[in-house]
Amino acid sequence: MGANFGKVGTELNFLAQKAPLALTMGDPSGIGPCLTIKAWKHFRKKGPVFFWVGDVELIEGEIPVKIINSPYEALEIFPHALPIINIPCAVQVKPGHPCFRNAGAVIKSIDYAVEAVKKGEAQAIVTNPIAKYILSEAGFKYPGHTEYLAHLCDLSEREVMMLACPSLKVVLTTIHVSLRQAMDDLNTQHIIDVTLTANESLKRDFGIKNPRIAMAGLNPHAGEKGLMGVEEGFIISPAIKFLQEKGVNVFGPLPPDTMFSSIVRPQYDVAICHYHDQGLIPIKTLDQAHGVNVTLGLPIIRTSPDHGTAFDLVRGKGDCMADPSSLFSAIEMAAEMSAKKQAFEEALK
Ligand SMILES: NC(=O)C1=CN([C@@H]2O[C@H](COP(=O)(O)OP(=O)(O)OC[C@H]3O[C@@H](n4cnc5c(N)ncnc54)[C@H](O)[C@@H]3O)[C@@H](O)[C@H]2O)C=CC1
Ligand SMILES: NCC(=O)COP(=O)(O)O
Repeated sequence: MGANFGKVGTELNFLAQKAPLALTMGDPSGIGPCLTIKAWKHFRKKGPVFFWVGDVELIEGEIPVKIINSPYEALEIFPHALPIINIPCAVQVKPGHPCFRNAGAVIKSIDYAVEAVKKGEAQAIVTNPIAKYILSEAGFKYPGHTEYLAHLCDLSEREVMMLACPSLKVVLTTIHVSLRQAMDDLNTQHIIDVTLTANESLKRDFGIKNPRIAMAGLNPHAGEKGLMGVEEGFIISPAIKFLQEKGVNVFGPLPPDTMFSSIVRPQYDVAICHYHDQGLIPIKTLDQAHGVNVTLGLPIIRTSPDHGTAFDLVRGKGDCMADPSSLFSAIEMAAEMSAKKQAFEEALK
């Protein structure tokens, strides 16, 4: 901490944070810039420290900002101004009205954040929401951050999506594909791989010693012994058997309609779900405000709010009616995961 920070420096516990978090721009016309302003106001006095990778013009004039050249500068600047790695948009941003011509800046922001973490200049990435269809219009071929981050880490198809809120964690075996495609993609080996990734991450990044893992069924009543579907018997149960033999604390397949009830949820630490909405509907219904999207299976830590770009809530530059709680949770979770991962790795030495 710089000596000229005087009293502010003594109030903060930023010394424990060796590197800042990198917060991406997301869609510049969405709620990302406005939520970023709210996040800086919320965290500036207590941390964790982050810097924003985006167009300075979207924030300037709303709060103090400082363009930086290196993430390391963020630790000193953060209490006084939002540190920004400036990535200018190609065309004028119209709040609430996305434009595919700005896709280049959106992607560049993600690229910069990933590189910063790879180089050890940032601790973890927190992403603001992107509009998938806008990026697709610009020719971007990845359906979401999750798949793109795996590509940037040379680990395509090893990515795993987790959504977490205080009362539930879900992990998906299929992500951004149609329901029909998800059914075709479901296979025993993939369920095993995803469950092992979730098991490792819960131990390393969340500090859970022996994670209890609930495996969802796919069909009504988890197939009712083959009467309402056969995937439980042919695909899901063999994965559970294999994992149990490896010592993984997994059980199921559970009927998907009852496994998220308040009676069953306390019995497990994470639910493995087989398609996007099977896992995300319970999370967003239970606690959208504190839901966090986490990417597992990669060497970098990445979190994100669980909501999207919410163009309907943007009223003007830096101004939106959006609840920032999910972004706050994502920032806190990224910092906590980094600390737990570091402690886990040091214990192994
Ligand atoms: N991590 C990411 O980058 C994500 C991006 N998206 C993208 O967002 C775009 C819009 O998707 P939608 O399905 O409409 O989801 P959305 O989450 O943007 O909006 C759904 C509803 O929730 C409201 N809402 C969202 N965030 C809110 C907040 N913080 N406070 C209060 N209300 C909030 C919106 O006003 C809307 O009524 C899509 O293009 C999608 O690709 C969606 C989910 C995650
Ligand atoms: N519904 C969650 C979602 O679409 C988030 O995707 P990603 O951008 O985190 O891959």
